[in-house]
Amino acid sequence: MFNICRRGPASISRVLRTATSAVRIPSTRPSTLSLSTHITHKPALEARWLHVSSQLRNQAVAESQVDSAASQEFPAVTKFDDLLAHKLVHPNIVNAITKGMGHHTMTDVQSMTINQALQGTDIIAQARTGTGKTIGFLVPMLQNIIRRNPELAERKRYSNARASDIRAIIISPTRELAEQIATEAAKLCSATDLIVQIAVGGNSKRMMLSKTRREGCHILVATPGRLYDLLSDPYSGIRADQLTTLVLDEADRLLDDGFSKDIDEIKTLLPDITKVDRQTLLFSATVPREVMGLVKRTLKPDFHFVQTVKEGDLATHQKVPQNVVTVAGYENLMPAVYELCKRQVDLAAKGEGLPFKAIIYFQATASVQLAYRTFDNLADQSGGRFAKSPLYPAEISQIHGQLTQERRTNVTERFRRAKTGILFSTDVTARGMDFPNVTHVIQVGLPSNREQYIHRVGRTGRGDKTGSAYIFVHEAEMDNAARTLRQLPIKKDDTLETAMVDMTKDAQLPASVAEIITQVGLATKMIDRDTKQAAFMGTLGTMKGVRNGIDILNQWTKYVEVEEEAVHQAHLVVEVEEADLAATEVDSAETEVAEEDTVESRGGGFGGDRGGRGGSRFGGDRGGFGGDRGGRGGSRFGGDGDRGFGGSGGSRSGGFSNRGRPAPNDFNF
Ligand SMILES: Nc1ncnc2c1ncn2[C@@H]1O[C@H](COP(=O)(O)OP(=O)(O)OP(=O)(O)O)[C@@H](O)[C@H]1O
Repeated sequence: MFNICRRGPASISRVLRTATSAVRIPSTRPSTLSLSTHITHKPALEARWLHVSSQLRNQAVAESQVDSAASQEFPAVTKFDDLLAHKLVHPNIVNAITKGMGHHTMTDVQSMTINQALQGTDIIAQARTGTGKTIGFLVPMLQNIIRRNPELAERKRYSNARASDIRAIIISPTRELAEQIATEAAKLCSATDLIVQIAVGGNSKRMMLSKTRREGCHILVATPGRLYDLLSDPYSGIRADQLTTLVLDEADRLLDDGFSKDIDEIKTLLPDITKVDRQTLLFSATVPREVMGLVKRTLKPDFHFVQTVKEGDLATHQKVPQNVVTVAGYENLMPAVYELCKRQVDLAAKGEGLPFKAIIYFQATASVQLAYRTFDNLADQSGGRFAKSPLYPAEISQIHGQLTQERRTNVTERFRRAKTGILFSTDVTARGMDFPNVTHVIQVGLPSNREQYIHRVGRTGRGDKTGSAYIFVHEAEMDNAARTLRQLPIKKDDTLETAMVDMTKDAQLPASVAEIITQVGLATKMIDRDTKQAAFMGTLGTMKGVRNGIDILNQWTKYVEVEEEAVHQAHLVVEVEEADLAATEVDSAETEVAEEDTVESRGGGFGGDRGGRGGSRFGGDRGGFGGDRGGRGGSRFGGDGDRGFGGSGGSRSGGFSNRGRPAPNDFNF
């Protein structure tokens, strides 16, 4: 709310060898993420999940009994030092990992992809967030360059590299992630002569070109738009005629509607794959079925699909408890988020919790801006600019697409180094970003889809760390939430007192609740109307399919100041949506039942009735929290009256009935 050789017979044998090795792997294997010394051992085939097309897999298993020579060529590796022992990867790369980064044991996805990819096979790898996929694609990519160009393995005093020496391109959907990957790649290349460059939108193309022409480039990490710009510019000097590896990180995002055309166009600028063989590596934590068609078109026919998460397993980490907080109105969102943050900051101050480090996600930039400024203003109330924030020592920052790239990079770096902090963010940090020690991921409003939810949650609980996740939704959004987030272990949290307070009624509130509401109210009041209005309008885009949208917005306008014209526009948009919703009501009811009958059915949904609405459509009788706005006569969103949601108490007390089969837990989406 606020809201990615040659082929022929040789390639077939590669597939067979791979599968052979999968079968002959030693009888113990880390079953869970082995980022720590805590390794649980499990039989190999249980712990590994190597999926190739069923026909190839069956062939492979049959062949595995006789292809022992091939097996010798393809040893199992679980430690980075195994790569040295089997002479699979150059010591300068392995040492950068073991000595430089201190990683010794491979994670499952690294163990399953590195040796496989060293054989030149195209791979799509799916593994949970924070499980080291970056090293998983960097190691084979670098080694394959060194194998073809051994002279690049040692650092020389002077490099002869040119801008046209590109051997590998890594594409990332976001600039921040591209920067992070480039930094990681540079670390792995530190003792070699390999040169990494980065090309992202928002940075000066001229400066990038002059640096690249001066230093040369073997590995280019880029976002799609800038990459296309560079490759299609005949004067850029950037050429990839010797390209041997193409990596798409966050592949499902790069192959979805938003980017797939860009990727197709970029591919037309790369060497013809029938003339210059290249390997394609696709990595992501999520690979929805919808993109499998494009995956198959992007990879060679004998590609391998490596999954460390079996179908039916949870897509998120068990070690990250996930909670949903329902709020009575949009006006409750900021108080409730603040209440959660304050509680965690206070706990950390008492030594009862880790230093609070949170990312708070919103769908729209304007919502991030409003929330950031609200939290920033909390400090001002108690004594001007230099007043201590009630959330001290957590530093508050924001990141979104409207900041300059320089600012975005600074914010990212600062948050990365911060021991404690709160980062308000759009989805620019949702995928791939590796901020250390994030304790909480808080989502305000529903994300665009289930995958985005999973990636956002994945910013915490990375490696051997734990964390918590929260999502705040309006109670009217719960049906949508249940559909979008089906089969995720999300539990209801009703410990936040400000979440369900009816702010339209004067009532005796506990002092702590009243204080939070007043503080947030005052902080909101200090914000200019344009910012509030932009957030209000931004929220409209997230209201599709939300029942009672007019009532909800109507209520909210009493707490954020909005021009009549904006209210009018909002009214039109939401009313049309409500009409659409009413017209499709029967269809959607049928669709819901149909979904429940499928394999991926919901484990008990929020099928219950949310109770009727009482009161007037033109609700509201209070001046707003900490506010003083009176009614807005004449406006549909203004005026006096009573708020609806007469039946909201039902939801509050857990009125989400189990419509179908029993749920694994009460609030399991
Ligand atoms: N073998 C390893 N042992 C311990 N830590 C590791 C290992 N490999 C990588 N890491 C660390 O784990 C963290 C997560 O790695 P990375 O960012 O590559 O995860 P990811 O799987 O790509 O996550 P996401 O799905 O969010 O993109 C990083 O800090 C990285 O340095």
